[in-house]
Amino acid sequence: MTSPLLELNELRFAWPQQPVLLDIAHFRLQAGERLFLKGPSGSGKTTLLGLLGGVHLPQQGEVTLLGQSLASLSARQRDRFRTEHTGYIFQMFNLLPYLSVQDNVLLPCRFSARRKDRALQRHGSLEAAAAHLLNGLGLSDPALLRRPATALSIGQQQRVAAARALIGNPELVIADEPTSALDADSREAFLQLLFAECSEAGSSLLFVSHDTALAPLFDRSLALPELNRATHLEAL
Ligand SMILES: Nc1ncnc2c1ncn2[C@@H]1O[C@H](COP(=O)(O)OP(=O)(O)OP(=O)(O)O)[C@@H](O)[C@H]1O
Repeated sequence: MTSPLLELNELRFAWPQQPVLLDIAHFRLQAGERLFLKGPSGSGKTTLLGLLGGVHLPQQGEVTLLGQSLASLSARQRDRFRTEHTGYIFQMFNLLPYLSVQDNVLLPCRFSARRKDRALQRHGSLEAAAAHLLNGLGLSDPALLRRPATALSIGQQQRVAAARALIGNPELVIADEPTSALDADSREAFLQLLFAECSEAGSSLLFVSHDTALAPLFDRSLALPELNRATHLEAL
């Protein structure tokens, strides 16, 4: 049996001076798998994503990505490991306003030699790698690449954020409510493009959303309250 890309075991996490928020016995994400994660507001979805990236550490249990226990790394090593292996699409995109579209997309390659090398190997130059992704995501106008990222529409910024997450083929792509600003048609189109890019790159996708209409498009769908023993205890 192949080992999972990502694994959580007996994980417990509480914010300071707060009750336990996450208490997850076991969770696995396989390589190439596309998982839809839902859960009510405040149930801890964003917190969980932070734990998967090693931004926060659990008080108990462990997160293992690519066989590496995140807790056994220093904070600096975790930051590096996250940039090397994980691409994030944030709810608010977090594009850098003073950088062009192209430079925003290429940002992970500045911090990760591995992602830079992978992008160069596949496309010959970083510019070609960025253009390939943006093209695939429907942003093909070359003039657009030089514009400041925030001079784009919300839907376009969303696609720039997706290209930035995908550049250099990270093994895991994490998306936190990335479609909340889009209408239903654009939402499904964005998702199909994201799927195609993840498949091409061989990346797993963990997609957080309230929009349950999207769930059937994924390999698997999970509700955080089902995963979380802390919620079951509260519900008793
Ligand atoms: N940095 C923080 N410090 C203290 N408490 C926090 C912090 N971040 C989140 N929380 C608390 O943790 C709980 C879960 O928040 P989280 O953002 O993970 O939920 P969520 O499921 O992503 O919510 P939403 O769907 O509204 O984005 C909330 O009660 C929140 O107040």
